[in-house]
Amino acid sequence: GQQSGSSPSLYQRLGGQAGIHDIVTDFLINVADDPRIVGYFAHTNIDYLAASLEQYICDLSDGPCTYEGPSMARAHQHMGLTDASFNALVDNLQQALIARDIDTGARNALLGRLAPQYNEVMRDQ
Ligand code: HEM
Repeated sequence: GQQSGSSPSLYQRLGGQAGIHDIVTDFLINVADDPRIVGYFAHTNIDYLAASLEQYICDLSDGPCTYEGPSMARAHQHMGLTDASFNALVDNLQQALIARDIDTGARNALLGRLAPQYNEVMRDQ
């Protein structure tokens, strides 16, 4: 949901829709170059994933979007995800945020909202 008031929302601190688009693009380039996890994405439609991730992050950061995709448990079921792969993915996102000059506070705020999804993502491995 969208935030009212004068302090910038996390969505705004990430650069709004254009900023999130660029972050997701960099993130997926990092993933494509990461031998630790690229295999998980071998059969994924990357254009669809990019659009879904943009919507997810927009929603999570209090932007004007509603994520309409599957639950995190369903989206990742039976992939064989491990703690190491989870950490590698977070690492790729962190590098994308740094490359796009997102400040430390906003980076940590986004990662802090993603961390609680760990249990859902890992539920059906
Ligand atoms: C906080 C952690 C994570 C979040 C918030 C997240 C979020 C998402 C979202 C929103 C989608 C799109 C779902 C859809 O629209 O169908 C997705 C798909 C996907 N995720 Fe994640 N993810 C996380 C962790 C991971 C990890 C650790 C991996 C592997 C290393 C991973 C691999 C994938 C793959 C391969 C897909 C595409 C599945 C397909 O082709 O249908 N995700 N994720």
